[in-house]
Amino acid sequence: MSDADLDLTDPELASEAELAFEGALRPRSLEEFVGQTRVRGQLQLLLSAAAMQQRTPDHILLAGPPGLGKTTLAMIVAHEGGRPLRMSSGPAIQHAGDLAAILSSLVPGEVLFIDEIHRMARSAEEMLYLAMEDFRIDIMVGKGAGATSVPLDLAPFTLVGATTRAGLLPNPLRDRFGFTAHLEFYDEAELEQVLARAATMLGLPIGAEAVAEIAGRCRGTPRIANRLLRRVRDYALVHGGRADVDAVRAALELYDVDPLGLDRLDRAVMMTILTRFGGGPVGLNTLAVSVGEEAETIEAVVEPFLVRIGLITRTPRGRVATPQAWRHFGLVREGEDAAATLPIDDL
Ligand SMILES: Nc1ncnc2c1ncn2[C@@H]1O[C@H](COP(=O)(O)OP(=O)(O)OP(=O)(O)O)[C@@H](O)[C@H]1O
Repeated sequence: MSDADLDLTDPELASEAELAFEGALRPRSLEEFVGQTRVRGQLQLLLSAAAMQQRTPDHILLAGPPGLGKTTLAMIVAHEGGRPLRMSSGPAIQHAGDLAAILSSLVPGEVLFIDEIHRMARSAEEMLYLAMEDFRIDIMVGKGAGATSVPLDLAPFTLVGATTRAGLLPNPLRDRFGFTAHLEFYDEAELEQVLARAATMLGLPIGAEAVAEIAGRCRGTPRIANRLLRRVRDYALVHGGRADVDAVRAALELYDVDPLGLDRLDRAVMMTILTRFGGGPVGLNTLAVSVGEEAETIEAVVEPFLVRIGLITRTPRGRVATPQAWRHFGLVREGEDAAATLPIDDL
């Protein structure tokens, strides 16, 4: 995918240029990793204890929405312990044999990162149980009545699994991780640190005010922060100006990212709830059909952010716009007094 196809506020999409850019900006140690203080402390303890006892660290599950730093943390786990890292992903492991090939070639102490681990084939998942617990797998040789299972010892390794859907992991797999880290969205002060660090690495002079203006629009997600920063850098470059607040506003307006970080799809969803359904409640499928988008995209990407910033609530009867949503879009609910919906400052 090229940069031109990229939806700026979709935390999942990443173009090739972006992947290279992300690689250059990735923190290499827990110390450089911004935010997630609790998880960082927990990981530090786990890694230090393993180093003191000269053993491989326990298996680690990283759970949380896309773009919050799961891959980065897996790399840090390997780097901090001076261990090699093997990277794979759930969708690439569609047969037990795919996993057996990876596991049997691991070197002692290696960190195996499996992204989107919830999408691995069931047969591979079962193989992983034994591998995680006893560093051993059983390989089936032959077919039918003559098939036999041959045990194979593995080198001790640390599995780092990442998932955006921890709830989809079967309990036996979840229970085999020694530690589960739940990554949270970043607050604006943390995003400002991510942005300031990235700007320094890019050699982009940018003031604190401009950084704060971007931080407010990146949906609590470092991947989006870095992406918006690139567009601001382009804008300043092309217009021969500085990356100041005006440049940030102009660049992000050009890309349809509003002051709350809402993009075109978020706004289409909100306007549909507010104007076509009188603020709701409206069911997910009706909403998806009305905006011409997949229900899964609405549920996984659009809705969590709208709920988090308080623009909609989910009720058993459907999605409902909050008073804050009516205010943000400058609309008045039918039958309501216009003055009652104005922000307090405007009264
Ligand atoms: N805590 C952080 N401090 C600084 N930069 C960060 C941090 N977390 C993430 N980033 C930046 O955001 C980018 C995306 O992070 P990463 O690829 O680790 O996310 P992810 O959670 O693995 O996403 P996905 O699940 O989509 O693969 C990284 O390149 C990195 O530059």
